[in-house]
Amino acid sequence: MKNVIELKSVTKNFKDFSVKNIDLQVKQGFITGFIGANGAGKSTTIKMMMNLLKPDAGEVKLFGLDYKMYEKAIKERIGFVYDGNVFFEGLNLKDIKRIVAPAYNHWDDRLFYQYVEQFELPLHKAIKTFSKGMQMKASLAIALSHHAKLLIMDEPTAGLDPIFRRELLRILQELMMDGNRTILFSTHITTDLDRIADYIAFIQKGELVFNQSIHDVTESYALVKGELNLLDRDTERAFVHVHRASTGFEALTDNIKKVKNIFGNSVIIEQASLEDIMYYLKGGIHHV
Ligand SMILES: Nc1ncnc2c1ncn2[C@@H]1O[C@H](COP(=O)(O)OP(=O)(O)OP(=O)(O)O)[C@@H](O)[C@H]1O
Repeated sequence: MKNVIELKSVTKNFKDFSVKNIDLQVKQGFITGFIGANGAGKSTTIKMMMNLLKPDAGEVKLFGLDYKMYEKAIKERIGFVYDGNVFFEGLNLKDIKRIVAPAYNHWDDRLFYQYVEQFELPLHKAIKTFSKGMQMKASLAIALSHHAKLLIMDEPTAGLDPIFRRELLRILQELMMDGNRTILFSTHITTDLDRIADYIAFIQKGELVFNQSIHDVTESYALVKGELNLLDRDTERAFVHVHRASTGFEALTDNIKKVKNIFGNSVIIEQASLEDIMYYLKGGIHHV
């Protein structure tokens, strides 16, 4: 399986925050959800993928190419969509197209007008009068009109209402039908990804916690509920995090087999959602 994005030991240091030693491969032909809490380092990592920010250490390759030699060739194949991608606010979509199109060898006017129609976008109204959802669609239409093989989307659903979010997700799913497109999609709204993602990359405090198929993630983690008297220093080792309440405990495990061995039928084991996993791993992975 080919990797469209490859980060090797990528590090970026800011004064109060670092993205540390990220090794991340994004597989061709799939949707990868890039999740993490506010400030976890998603945008910083994406900016390095887009060459908008240079890593202090490590290697960034897209389509097997590095930016030093192949910036134009790489950018030709990427559609970048991010929250607040408002272009030039006073302009309308037709003007924007006129400015953006010449930058791409493979710009396709027919495709552009097809998306404008499909997304029901007005061509002659100033972008600043667009709703947030329309702006996102405009940004997507532009990104798709040069036959981008890779869509990198930074929080595309942020600020969209649930109906619009769902519509966007459906559009993304449809885009994947042709089989050789790849999408990297950052979000902290993990329920979006339950619907469409094939892989989940999870970043936490600047470090990559995992990058696994969504199937493996849901198989690896589980929520465990039981009575407080079941917990002691030994049994707690089966969990990555335990939350105690007066009514009992709820814990996240990454070792379901061990939990079954220790507790048998005395606990309830439930599937953990991505949100559960993000929430319980917020302090990082360390067994209690
Ligand atoms: N240019 C910069 N200079 C200094 N610090 C920065 C810079 N850019 C980002 N940071 C810091 O890096 C941290 C991570 O920010 P980043 O935008 O990558 O997070 P994020 O996961 O995308 O968060 P969110 O979901 O809130 O957008 C934050 O603490 C931010 O303040």
